[in-house]
Amino acid sequence: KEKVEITKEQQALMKVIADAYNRHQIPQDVAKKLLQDQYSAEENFLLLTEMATSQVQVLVEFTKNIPGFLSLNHEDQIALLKGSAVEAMFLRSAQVFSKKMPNGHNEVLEDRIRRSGISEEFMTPMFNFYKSIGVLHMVQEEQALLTAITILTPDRPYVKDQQAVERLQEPMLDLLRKLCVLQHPQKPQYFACLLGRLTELRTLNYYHAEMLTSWRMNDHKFTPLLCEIWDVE
Ligand SMILES: O=C(NC1CCCCC1)[C@H](C1CCCCC1)n1c(-c2ccc(-c3ccccc3)s2)nc2ccccc21
Repeated sequence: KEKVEITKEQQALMKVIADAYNRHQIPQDVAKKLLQDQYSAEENFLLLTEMATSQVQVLVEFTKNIPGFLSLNHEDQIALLKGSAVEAMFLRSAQVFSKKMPNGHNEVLEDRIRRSGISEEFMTPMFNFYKSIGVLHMVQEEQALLTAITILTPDRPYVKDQQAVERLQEPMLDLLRKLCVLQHPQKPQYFACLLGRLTELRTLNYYHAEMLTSWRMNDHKFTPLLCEIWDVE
């Protein structure tokens, strides 16, 4: 049986990433707002654009704390953020969705999202992903590392120095693998399962522009930042 040990520098890396992730939490108020009232498709779309805009700003701050990220080529830094922002949004949404809430609130939240204005065809892949994240019961450190690993995906479009990104992603993957073995000793496949979620996340990325333009309303307005990130307008 392999004796898994987290080294001193891996402990330091974990602390930096986890602190950055906790410091840059999105207020969980989107779930509270959705539980308060059933909004119209227009109001929900506005809520999404507000939440998404602040989430991108939070993501940039988190990313700046990833050791080595700011030493990457500047265009590559932008390419990594642009390439991962939507996935980070769905990952964060999945975490918000999976939070255990008082009786019946999780069902109400699901119903509010189902009736938010998103077209029917995207519900199944989206909720399948949310449920597959939920059953993993990830701890904060795993969520933080998984977000950092998603951002540091070397094969995003327009990334020039992929090796430099791989060199930053590898220590995160190694640390996450050890963490999974230590946190979930009874689930030897847990690490592989987490990485499988990243593949599922990419398929949601594929749908995101159409999810937005097919939102059941006319005249979809986006902030300039979201036009950059969402490949819309
Ligand atoms: O506000 C939200 N998510 C915040 C984003 C930033 C980080 C915190 C969460 C939206 C709301 C959905 C209902 C209507 C209002 C907006 N949301 C979604 C999304 C469904 C589709 C989404 C999307 C993203 C990009 C492109 C195309 C589509 S996000 N899943 C949720 C699961 C649980 C709680 C909220 C959730």
